[in-house]
Amino acid sequence: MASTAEADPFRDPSLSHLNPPPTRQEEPSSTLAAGKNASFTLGTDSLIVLDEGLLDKKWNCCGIASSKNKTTRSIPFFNILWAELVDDEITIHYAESIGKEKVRAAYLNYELEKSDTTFINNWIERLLDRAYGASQRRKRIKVLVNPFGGKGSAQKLYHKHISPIFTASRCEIDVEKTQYSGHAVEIAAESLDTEAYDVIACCSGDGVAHEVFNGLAKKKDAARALAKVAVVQLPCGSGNAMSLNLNGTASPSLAALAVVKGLRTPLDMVSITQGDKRTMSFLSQSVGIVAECDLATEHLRWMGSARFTYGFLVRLIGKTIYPADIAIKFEHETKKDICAVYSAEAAKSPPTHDDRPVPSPDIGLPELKYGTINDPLPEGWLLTSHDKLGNFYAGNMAYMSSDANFFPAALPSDGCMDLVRIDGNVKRTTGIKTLLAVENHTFFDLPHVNYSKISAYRIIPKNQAQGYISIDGERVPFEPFQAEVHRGLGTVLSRTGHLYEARGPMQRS
Ligand SMILES: Nc1ncnc2c1ncn2[C@@H]1O[C@H](COP(=O)(O)OP(=O)(O)OP(=O)(O)O)[C@@H](O)[C@H]1O
Repeated sequence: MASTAEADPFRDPSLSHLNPPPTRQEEPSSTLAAGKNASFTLGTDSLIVLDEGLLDKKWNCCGIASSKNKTTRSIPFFNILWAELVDDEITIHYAESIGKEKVRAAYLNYELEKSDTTFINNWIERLLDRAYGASQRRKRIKVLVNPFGGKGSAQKLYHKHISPIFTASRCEIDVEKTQYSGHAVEIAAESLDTEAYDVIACCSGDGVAHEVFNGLAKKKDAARALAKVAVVQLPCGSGNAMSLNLNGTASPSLAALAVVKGLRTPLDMVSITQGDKRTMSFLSQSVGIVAECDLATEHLRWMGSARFTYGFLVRLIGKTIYPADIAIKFEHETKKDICAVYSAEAAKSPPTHDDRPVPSPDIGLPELKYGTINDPLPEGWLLTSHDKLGNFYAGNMAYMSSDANFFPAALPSDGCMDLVRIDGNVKRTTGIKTLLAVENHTFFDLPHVNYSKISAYRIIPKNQAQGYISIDGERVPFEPFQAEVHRGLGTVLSRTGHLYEARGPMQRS
């Protein structure tokens, strides 16, 4: 029998002690022929469709404006929703881009020559593998539509822009309208079978998502429910921060596509205790100017998003202050440290799976490490007086609205809230620069913006008879409260599995 070295004249005999190189497995072809004139090829990032028939407009598909002089087009794998072979026909469903802000469900349908169905089915599997990667296919989605969300058009938006994308992706859908304020809490707490769904999709603003998290938190098996079912938002409200952060868009159809392709992502949840009540916050808490601009300008709704800016300017010019005593459990206090934490997470490759153990059914919400607002101040916490406080804003996500990346260093599950504190007596020009800096992504760097990562705090407003406190955009009583983070207690879907869709603190341009 001839040795390997003898068999291969180009092999270095001095390396004959090493194992022979593995024989290369023949890769199955990445091209699927569809008749004589058409083919589909699995490219690097997209599906390449070649069809000579396109030249004379024989493009057999739905909703595509075919070009007369192009024989190929590419569809990004991200936009591929589903593919299947039925009898001799292959149908590929995809999200067709219509401008920058919209996609719509479309499909290609080709008759294939009777050939190797095993090859065709394998090719379809490879296409779906590239299209979905680590994202679950055919998600089971409970859809909650708030008919009064935003301008009251959530139902229309759902049927026109969202449902067709879910259906084309072969998701299992169960739709329910919320009937009254607090209904989503009841649905999530009482009637929702968490074994039957992978996702709860809120066609609403951030308010219904807040209710769903709180409903899941009321379940006996809260820890399991919050870990098993991903809560997502399809932007149909006036405040759509959750979708901006996780889907990277405020467009309902693009958000639907992002949800179909979303990766399970653990989300820090924050327990708020106020009086005798414990509520969960997933987005933000504010005391001072932000809370007041959001909650006290309802009468200016006709101004649209300008009402917030207007409210802000009025209070800046008036140098309004909101004094409070605050105690904080710091995790990272310098901007340099905070940037390092963010960069370390951003450098990681996206997770391929959610590796949290699923909690057993007898586990409810985690115990409060630091007790409640009614307990003595936890040991080591120092209550400091903030007599000139202008803005106290704690965020668990980056974007608070489409042009406000307030917390650029926020991470979904670093076990921290990002906290911004700004004095209310800064010069008026500095105040206005601060407002502009939020839009210009230079806010984080401003020296008078005190930015830290913290895991718990207590705030006691003082010297004010009344005022505004906002938890996830909802008004709560103007009373002291305490907050503490539970790392990765909740679950959402995101594009990356570990980051928000916002520019981090290091990325200036
Ligand atoms: N059928 C209903 N009737 C009245 N209120 C409802 C109904 N369904 C839901 N809600 C309430 O509407 C509130 C706001 O909802 P959501 O966040 O979806 O919309 P939004 O337009 O962003 O809200 P906001 O009015 O706070 O700007 C929620 O807190 C929820 O309790």
